[in-house]
Amino acid sequence: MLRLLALNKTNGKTEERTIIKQTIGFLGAGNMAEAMMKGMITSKQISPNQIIVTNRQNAERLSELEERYGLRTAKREKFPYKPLTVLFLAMKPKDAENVLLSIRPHLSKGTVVASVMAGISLEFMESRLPKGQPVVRVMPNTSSGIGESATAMSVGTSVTAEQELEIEEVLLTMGKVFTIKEDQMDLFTGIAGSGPAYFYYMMENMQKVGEEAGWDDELVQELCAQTILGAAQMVLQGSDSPTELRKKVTSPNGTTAAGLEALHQNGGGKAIQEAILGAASRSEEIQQQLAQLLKKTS
Ligand SMILES: NC(=O)C1=CN([C@@H]2O[C@H](COP(=O)(O)OP(=O)(O)OC[C@H]3O[C@@H](n4cnc5c(N)ncnc54)[C@H](OP(=O)(O)O)[C@@H]3O)[C@@H](O)[C@H]2O)C=CC1
Ligand SMILES: O=C(O)[C@@H]1CCC=N1
Repeated sequence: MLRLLALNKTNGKTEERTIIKQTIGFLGAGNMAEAMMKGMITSKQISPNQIIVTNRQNAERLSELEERYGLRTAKREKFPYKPLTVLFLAMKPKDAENVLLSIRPHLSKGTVVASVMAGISLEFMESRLPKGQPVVRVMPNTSSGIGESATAMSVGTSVTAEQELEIEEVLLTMGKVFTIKEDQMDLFTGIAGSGPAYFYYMMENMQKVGEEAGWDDELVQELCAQTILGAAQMVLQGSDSPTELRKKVTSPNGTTAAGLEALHQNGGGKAIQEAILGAASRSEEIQQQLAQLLKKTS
């Protein structure tokens, strides 16, 4: 295991801290890559100089990330693949095939290729990389940046038990990790990968009501965020289900009952379900398009 256990003295107490020794590469320097790198560095378990990132062309973006986090960057053509323990692919799914084919000659067998791209299957990755290359499919969300992601991982056939643990260890620096079967990945994406956007959309709409009533936007924003945070913590920290918790808020003939009735009348529940299913089905669609390509080229 490329891992050290360090003893740290804090306030007279001795605590055990894991220091991750992996070398981590990122192809893609967009929103998701930044959130992941920020989460890793902020966790203090991975130091900025263990991370190296490149993108397709945007040099300004690389300088910005270098300055913001102290991590390493490289030009795409000078990117050092060989020493990496894990290489995250964080570009759009449409760029997957080109990127996989372009990195193929540079990889060493010791590097786990971990894609965060929605809808890109393990089978597709394995088909475009050298035989036996370890591949992992990961679905984080942007809350990785504050160590609060709900991240899924599914491993390919060539990943060893030790590599699986190492990847999990890296992902744990960004939040919770759920090892799932690959056929659960589309729905996971619909719930947790895309999920933060639904809550932001809800907050935007809560803010609209506040705005129309002439309330200070920042105040409403804080109220909404604290309310969502409190509700989430009630679920995570307690033993009541969301249904039980909802009932405890709802007095007969009270304000919540009126609010929930309006939600129900306006298709609120159905809309939430459809949002998740819509995202999941888009993930499945991307995967199927590539499966067609696989059939044609095999
Ligand atoms: N955003 C999110 O919440 C989540 C996103 N994902 C997945 O993460 C991936 C990235 O999304 P996101 O960060 O939002 O996208 P962005 O558009 O913000 O970033 C895409 C990045 O990919 C780079 N890129 C494109 N082609 C190449 C290439 N050939 N070699 C190296 N880098 C390349 C771009 O570089 P340049 O700017 O130079 O062109 C850019 O840095 C997607 O596949 C998405 O499915 C997964 C979970 C959540
Ligand atoms: O919108 C997308 O396709 C990506 C995948 C999950 C979240 N964002």
